[in-house]
Amino acid sequence: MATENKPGDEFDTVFGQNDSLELSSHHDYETVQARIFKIIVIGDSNVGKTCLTYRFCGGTFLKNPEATIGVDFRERTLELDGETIKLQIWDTAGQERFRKSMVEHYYRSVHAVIFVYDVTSLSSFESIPEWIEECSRHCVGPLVPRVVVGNKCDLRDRREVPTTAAQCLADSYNFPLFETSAKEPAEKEHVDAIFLTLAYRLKSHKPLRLKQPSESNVSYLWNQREQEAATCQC
Ligand SMILES: Nc1nc2c(ncn2[C@@H]2O[C@H](COP(=O)(O)OP(=O)(O)OP(=O)(O)O)[C@@H](O)[C@H]2O)c(=O)[nH]1
Ligand SMILES: [Mg+2]
Repeated sequence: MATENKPGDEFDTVFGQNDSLELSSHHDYETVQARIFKIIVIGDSNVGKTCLTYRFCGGTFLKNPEATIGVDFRERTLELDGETIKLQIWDTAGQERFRKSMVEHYYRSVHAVIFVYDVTSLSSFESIPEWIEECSRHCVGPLVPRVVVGNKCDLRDRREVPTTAAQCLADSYNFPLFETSAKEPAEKEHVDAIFLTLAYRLKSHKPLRLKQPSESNVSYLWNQREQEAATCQC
């Protein structure tokens, strides 16, 4: 079952269609000073978006995932150079019928975007420019970091997308390229590196605080207006 929360909601629990992992306790949320960054994962159906996000947030390979309906939310808290940040991962639906009512929500106030294709599916790779175009149409500004990820590299005999072609595409947009596997345990750190690359970039953005620290609840959020100014070129 997909869980649909409103954009901007804050999550302490990881929600997924096949999972209910708790990665940080509510107590942590109230006491830890954390900036929250929204990262959306976009791409054709079946490329492995759910498995990649589950690998990053849950640490394992999700067996038998169902097609995502709307969006599944996952979250992971990181300590980077002594600062706690939360990555709020929006695992989006690749199937048009499961995403069309949600598209506006995907892109609203997004901080970073991951475009995923399947290295064993040429058509999923050929869709990447369309996903990039959709992202631009939704006013995601040039300063919002983006990466391209080729998933399912463990299926070596079935590869249809050469690294050179993928690198060429990524270079043409000036986006970093990662090739990895959500399934291969040895690739776990490589999957982490994708999200960490974005996390370090986002961390250096220094968003403003919305709330001043108080005795019981200290949370740092993006200043909504500043965020919209940074992302919306319309
Ligand atoms: N061999 C291999 N299979 C994978 C990998 N990642 C995902 N899969 C499989 O690919 C299929 C689709 O995975 P999902 O993660 O559900 O794909 P998705 O992009 O979320 O699909 P939608 O939710 O429909 O958009 C499943 O059968 C997964 O087991 C991988 O790295 N290697
Ligand atoms: Mg999915």
